[in-house]
Amino acid sequence: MAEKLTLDDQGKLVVPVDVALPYIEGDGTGVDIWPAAQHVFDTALAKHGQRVSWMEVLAGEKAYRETGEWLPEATIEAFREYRVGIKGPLTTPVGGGIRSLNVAIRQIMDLYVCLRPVRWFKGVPSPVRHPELVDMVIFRENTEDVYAGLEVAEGTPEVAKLREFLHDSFGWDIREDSGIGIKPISKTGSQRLIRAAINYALEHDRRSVTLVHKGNIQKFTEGAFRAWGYELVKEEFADRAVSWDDCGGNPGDRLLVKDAIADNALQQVLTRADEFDVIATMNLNGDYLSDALAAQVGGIGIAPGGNINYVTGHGVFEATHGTAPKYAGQDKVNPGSVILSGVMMFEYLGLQDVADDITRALEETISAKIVTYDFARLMEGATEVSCSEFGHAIAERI
Ligand SMILES: NC(=O)C1=CN([C@@H]2O[C@H](COP(=O)(O)OP(=O)(O)OC[C@H]3O[C@@H](n4cnc5c(N)ncnc54)[C@H](OP(=O)(O)O)[C@@H]3O)[C@@H](O)[C@H]2O)C=CC1
Ligand SMILES: O=C(O)CCC(=O)C(=O)O
Ligand SMILES: [Mg+2]
Repeated sequence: MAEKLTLDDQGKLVVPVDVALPYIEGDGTGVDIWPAAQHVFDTALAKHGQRVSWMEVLAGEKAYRETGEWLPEATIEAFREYRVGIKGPLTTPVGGGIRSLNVAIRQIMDLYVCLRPVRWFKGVPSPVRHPELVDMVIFRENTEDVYAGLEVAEGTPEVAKLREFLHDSFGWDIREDSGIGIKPISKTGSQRLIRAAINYALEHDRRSVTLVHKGNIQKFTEGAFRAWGYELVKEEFADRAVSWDDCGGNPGDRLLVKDAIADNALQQVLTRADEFDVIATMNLNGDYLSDALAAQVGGIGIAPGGNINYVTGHGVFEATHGTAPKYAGQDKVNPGSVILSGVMMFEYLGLQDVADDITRALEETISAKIVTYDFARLMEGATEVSCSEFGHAIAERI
């Protein structure tokens, strides 16, 4: 009989042998990648005497078809109650229609960290000469920034009202045919994200944390993010971490906290990859950076992530990529990102043996040159397999 996750006296997650976890299948290619990934998960779990009773919860197009709602309250309730779960990608229309359900889940549950580790797996084809130098962990703020969707559309009474207010109160003249978006960046949101990044770096023996921002231009939002980060280092981590300015780049046995302006950072992660380790940044920068870095190590087909609130313990794991609609239902795309998101989830639950076995089996499958279309088109001598066949090939090696 499946049981829920609980917390012990120290607030640590306790995982029963048969644990109930919610999942969202996802729109588009979700129908392909979820079953392939679940087969891999169940095989690894069984090997270690563990079981997950997967409970499907609805969101996106399937939810709308079956309930008339895009994100039913029952889905949020399930993620709250069962604490940890996993989701496939959900579609967000461009320019109109519903706002992002992915963002809504992060905001409603206050999953303030989007954790996206990016590293190269041996044998994966890459467009760069030294993909092995990429071993970065992105901590992307997940609840604020222009990503919060606080916008008013051009030509509406709302935008007229806001323009008038900005003119009267600040003397700002905004062109009449403008839409306007608001970019909130708070000290609270910035510091809890940067705190999580520093704690992670200390716990995992990483060399540095780089704050990536465009603070020269956006002084009171992205510039403030940087300032609050350095303030945090002094106030909470003085014995274990030090900023570049306070140590001239020589941190000794302390963790080095430095910063980089976003445009420069985007070129240096490519040209000087070994100088970046843990990265803490705001929502939109983190979004751009995670896809760009994924490309450096072989693409979005193998880019995992997790949305986490380290205070409440809640986590919803998901791939970095989206629904790739042109491939939906073709049993074609790479399920690697969801599989590795599952690996992150099992690590988060303390099921390290399960996580390690899946990673090893994935590496062995790629080394045998058994890959989906995305890798096959860049590899010589590859055997191209479907999404489900790739899942089976991994499961056979567990
Ligand atoms: N967290 C989430 O749920 C996210 C949702 N989205 C949503 O997804 C929808 C589509 O967005 P789009 O910008 O096209 O981005 P996608 O990430 O969905 O797809 C872009 C391209 O990435 C490649 N790709 C994506 N998934 C895989 C995979 N599993 N294996 C191999 N390659 C893959 C494909 O490249 P190629 O064409 O070269 O084969 C694809 O055309 C939008 O509605 C967007 O809002 C986007 C990102 C995250
Ligand atoms: O919510 C979406 O549709 C896109 C989100 C996204 O690109 C991301 O979180 O990386
Ligand atoms: Mg994205």
